[in-house]
Amino acid sequence: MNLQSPYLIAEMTQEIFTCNEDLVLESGGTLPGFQISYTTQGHLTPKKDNVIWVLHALTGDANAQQWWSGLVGEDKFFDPSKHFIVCANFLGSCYGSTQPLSENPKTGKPYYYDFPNLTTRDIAASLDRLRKHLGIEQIDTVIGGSLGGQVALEWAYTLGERLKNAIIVASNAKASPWIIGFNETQRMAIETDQTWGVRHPDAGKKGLETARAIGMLSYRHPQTFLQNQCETEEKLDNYKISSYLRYQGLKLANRFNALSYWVLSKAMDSHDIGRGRGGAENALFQIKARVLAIGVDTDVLFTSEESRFISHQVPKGTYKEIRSIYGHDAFLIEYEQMNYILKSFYLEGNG
Ligand SMILES: CC(=O)SCCNC(=O)CCNC(=O)[C@H](O)C(C)(C)COP(=O)(O)OP(=O)(O)OC[C@H]1O[C@@H](n2cnc3c(N)ncnc32)[C@H](O)[C@@H]1OP(=O)(O)O
Ligand SMILES: N[C@@H](CCO)C(=O)O
Repeated sequence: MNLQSPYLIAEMTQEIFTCNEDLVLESGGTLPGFQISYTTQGHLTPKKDNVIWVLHALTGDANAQQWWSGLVGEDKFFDPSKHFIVCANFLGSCYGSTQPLSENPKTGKPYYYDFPNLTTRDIAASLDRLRKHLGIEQIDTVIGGSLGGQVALEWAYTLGERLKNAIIVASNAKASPWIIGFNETQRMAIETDQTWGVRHPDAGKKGLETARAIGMLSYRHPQTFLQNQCETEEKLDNYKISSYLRYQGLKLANRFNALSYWVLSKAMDSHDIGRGRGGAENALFQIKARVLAIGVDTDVLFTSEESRFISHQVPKGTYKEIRSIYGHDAFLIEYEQMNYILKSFYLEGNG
């Protein structure tokens, strides 16, 4: 096979992995089999040493080349002509993997509100089933931001020697009360929607709009909006920021569902690398991979101190910081800095 063929380089495969074995969840519940939608790009080298596994954030999907276009794709840092790039839609999310709108095999009807609570550890366990299905023994790098960073950190713990590098961006070792609080207010917004509780795919849709508007404030920073939502005229109503937040709410509600949002925000809250492992310090100390923790100086949700903590507690840790006016979401925006940081991390590793 000609690995250099431009046709093959551009190719991206999207598939569904069906796991017929039960997934026993941390909550004590069980998923009786599940599906994961995933993409692969590029080819495994004969030594199978070029696997890059990209993990998405709260509302992302398996198409990393789309939502991380500055990092993933032809001639990008993670390049299918060199790497075998895998990205899977998380369990619970609504982009092709098993989620609350999927059929519950026990009833033959959608789960809706009977979908079990998931933790970041459960999501990592489901990804590991996919890894085994793909015959991947070694992963060069797992990389993820926000919720994706939480799941990547969990997975780094269980992968042990199978993983060389973990890149944890704008994330943490344990969900802070601040994050849980933001997620709770968003779930409260969903609960105020009178359709919430109804067994319908659009249940909670209006509430989801409000939830996303609240979320957007936590994903950005006051500086962001001073730059792009300031009024140029004197006025007493109809401010730019108001229409921006309403627009963002509607935009998300048109591409996501409130039940998945609920489940994934709960998974984010559950995150604690140290649970049942003697605490976060102890668990982080067991991680075998080199860890690059990247913080954002203006991140008010996952603070840069939380990223620094990860890098200090793991045996092989590095901390780098993105400087940005965009707050938490800078990891989806500041490609020039991300590329520079990644380049220096891999150069140091090979030095
Ligand atoms: C199938 C899928 O879509 S997969 C999922 C893709 N998304 C993900 O992976 C999640 C991660 N991505 C994100 O969270 C976001 O896309 C980000 C952070 C990367 C960028 O967010 P964006 O909404 O694109 O950028 P930004 O905050 O600048 O807002 C721009 C939008 O707001 C609109 N806007 C800006 N100001 C205003 C205003 N005052 N009033 C109304 N609308 C406004 C713009 O017209 C633009 O609209 P558009 O998205 O229709 O082009
Ligand atoms: N902007 C991110 C949420 C915060 O990581 C997303 O929509 O996935």
